[in-house]
Amino acid sequence: MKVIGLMSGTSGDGVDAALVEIAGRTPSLQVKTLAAETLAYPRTLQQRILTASVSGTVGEICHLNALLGEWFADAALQIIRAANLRPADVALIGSHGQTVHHLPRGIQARGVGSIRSTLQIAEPAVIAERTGITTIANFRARDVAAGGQGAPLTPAVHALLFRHPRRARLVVNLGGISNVTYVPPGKTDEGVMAFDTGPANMVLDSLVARMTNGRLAMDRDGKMALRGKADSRLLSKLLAHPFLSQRPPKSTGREQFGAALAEELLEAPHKLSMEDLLATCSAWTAKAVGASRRWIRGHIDEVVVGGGGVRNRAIMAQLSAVFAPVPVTTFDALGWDSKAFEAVAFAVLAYRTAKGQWGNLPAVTGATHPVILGAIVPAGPQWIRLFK
Ligand SMILES: Nc1ncnc2c1ncn2[C@@H]1O[C@H](COP(=O)(O)OP(=O)(O)OP(=O)(O)O)[C@@H](O)[C@H]1O
Ligand SMILES: CC(=O)N[C@H]1[C@@H]2OC[C@@H](O2)[C@@H](O)[C@@H]1O[C@H](C)C(=O)O
Repeated sequence: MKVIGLMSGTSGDGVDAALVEIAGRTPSLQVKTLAAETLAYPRTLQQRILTASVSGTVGEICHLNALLGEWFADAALQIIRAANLRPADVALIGSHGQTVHHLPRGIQARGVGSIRSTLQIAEPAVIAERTGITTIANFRARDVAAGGQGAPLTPAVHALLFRHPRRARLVVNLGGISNVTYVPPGKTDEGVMAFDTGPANMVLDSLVARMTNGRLAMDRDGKMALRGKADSRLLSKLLAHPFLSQRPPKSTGREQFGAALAEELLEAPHKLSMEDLLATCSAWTAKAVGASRRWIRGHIDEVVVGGGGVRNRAIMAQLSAVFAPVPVTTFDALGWDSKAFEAVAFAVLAYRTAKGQWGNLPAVTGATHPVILGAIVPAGPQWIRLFK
């Protein structure tokens, strides 16, 4: 089955799209990437998404939901062209959408206790209408309804695609937020552990954007951080962030590591140069990933890193130092496109839903049981055949 995965992560930098061919059933699923691309947002749209995620009006979020539906549809059509295929060749789209808010620890609601919630937008009806392809979206909601955090969801796919017969791997995603999945050798999901570790590109991007008055969107290749020196006092303060010592299951987002934190860092009295501040936050990212070992039961033979942050040489150098002598390698070295992997993961999760298989790992999200993820928007009456 040819399936497209679409993902716009917490960095809000664009739609990552992957077209994959999937065969078989879990645990012996075969997944091959046919094409992978990013449809980058203009800076104004990225800014709108980031602002809407903190203080969006209902009108703005309503509009962005429809607008991002168009962007996601365009990304799907673009990748179909890149693979020299037609929409009719593609059976299914799995769209993560764009997270605009994530409240995994819940908010008190009158009469019903604490209610957890998460919100992903990019209207799947628009995607199905423009592409003519059945679209599955809203993956996190069912896990949340089943008592989970709704995140992270990629660990089930890490366990499927990164398991090694003899080596225990720590899979690291350096996205806007970073998360880890511990994949011990073996044939089942037993022993798999995963959770968000906290800071990554979101903090760095916010600092760069603020300090350059929006001229730059990221510390490309980690060049600025590499010119600076981490400040040990600020670093130990940052390492005391309560999220880092929170026991899993745990997940987080822009609410804790977004622009407000960057603002706080810029206002603090330490008066660090941009280079030193970026060096400090890059080291913080790597050390927060390293701190995940506190919760992991089992030894690690190899660390495998993906996500856009793989290109940040400052974070990668810090990660190698933090985990030495354990070797640190990348998704790309194992044949997977680092930037596109989460898109691949949502194609796989959509496929699992179509095959009637659960997609969450309750031990990871905290859900009370495994659930079939997603809401389905049928492209036409033929959709039902997909699910047979
Ligand atoms: N050449 C590069 N040098 C440094 N950083 C880079 C480079 N290319 C991408 N990045 C970083 O990667 C980020 C995007 O990574 P990615 O797409 O994995 O994150 P995401 O999917 O938005 O986040 P999440 O996984 O938290 O949802 C960018 O915002 C940028 O900070
Ligand atoms: C709510 C939400 O969108 N969370 C993202 C975010 O970005 C990384 C980390 O925080 C992870 O929890 C999750 O994304 C990936 C795709 C996941 O579900 O595995």
